[in-house]
Amino acid sequence: MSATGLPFDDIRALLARMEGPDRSALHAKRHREAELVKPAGSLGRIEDLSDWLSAWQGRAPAVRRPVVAIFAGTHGVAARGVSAYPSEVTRQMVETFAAGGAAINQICAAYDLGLKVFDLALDFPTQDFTTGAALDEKACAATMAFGMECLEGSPDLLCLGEMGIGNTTSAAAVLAALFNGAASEWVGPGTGLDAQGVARKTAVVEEALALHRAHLADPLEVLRRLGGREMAAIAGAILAARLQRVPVILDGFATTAAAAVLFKLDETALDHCLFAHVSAEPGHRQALERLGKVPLLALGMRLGEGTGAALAAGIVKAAAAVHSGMATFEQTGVSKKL
Ligand SMILES: Cc1cc2ncn([C@H]3O[C@H](COP(=O)(O)O)[C@@H](O)[C@H]3O)c2cc1C
Ligand SMILES: O=C(O)c1cccnc1
Repeated sequence: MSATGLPFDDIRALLARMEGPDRSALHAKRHREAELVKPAGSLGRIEDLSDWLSAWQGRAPAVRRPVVAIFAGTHGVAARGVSAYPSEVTRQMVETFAAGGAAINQICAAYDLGLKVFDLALDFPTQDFTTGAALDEKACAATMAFGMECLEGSPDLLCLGEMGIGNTTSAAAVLAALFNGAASEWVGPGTGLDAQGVARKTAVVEEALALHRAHLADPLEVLRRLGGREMAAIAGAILAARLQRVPVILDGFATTAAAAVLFKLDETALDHCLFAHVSAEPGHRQALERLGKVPLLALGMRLGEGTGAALAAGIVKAAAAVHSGMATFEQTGVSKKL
């Protein structure tokens, strides 16, 4: 953060520095693609994935240091009974990630992905956003800056996920604020609320939207008032990855809500991001539609932890390997198209 100006101004200054895809790298990649020993276009979306890697990495596509970063935060609003699980599960799952016992550990092991877990002041829940802003501006901007640190070690593919009991409530509130919808359009069962629980959760989001109504025109205000630390960190990580030309794979509902904040600031801000999957949380499909993004997978998952992103990373790794490792018609002597 600079000594002058508001912290959010520093975030806006970074957004202004974003660049587009590398068209010459993409051109060279497509030239080689056309020579590979397969019918043109026959790998469908796998070819789009290697295009995407190449355009954002600025070179021939390669995934040598893929990393899954999970950001974990605790939410004051969890005390309002908006999750099927208690808030302490957040810390317990962070410990489980460290011990290797979570679903994400197994997916990372299966696809040889690095895993980094960042716990964000878990002993200090954000303020319940039905009583005030979840975070103050300084804390929100500082957490965004912290999120940028997940790029240490120079990963060449970054998967982003989250852990935070209560964060589907926070994500629903953020999405409703960004896209001007009613709370009920964005609230779903999360970890498994029954109909009564969903009704309670909807009322909580309505309360929050009413309280903060006058301040929701600025997406960064939406993030700090209704979001959480993991969402702020994810937004920061997406932005830093863009500036460092690292392609990003985004996971489920809360990750998408964090990304949507950047999209609302600049509609090109997510051009380097792949949306891994559409989750079973009903608002997720709608959020993807609003962002104009087509998810890679639809597996009926609703876990979080970066699991959808890590599964997509396995496919993305294969896409890079296919492009770099395949032989050409020339090399194999296989006859070309008539
Ligand atoms: C054991 C367990 C492991 C998880 N891993 C991710 N989440 C997921 O559930 C939470 C969001 O749902 P809600 O808003 O309903 O609390 C987040 O922590 C998300 O990552 C989990 C939830 C549980 C219970
Ligand atoms: O869509 C998700 O990522 C999700 C849904 C429910 C609970 N946790 C995560």
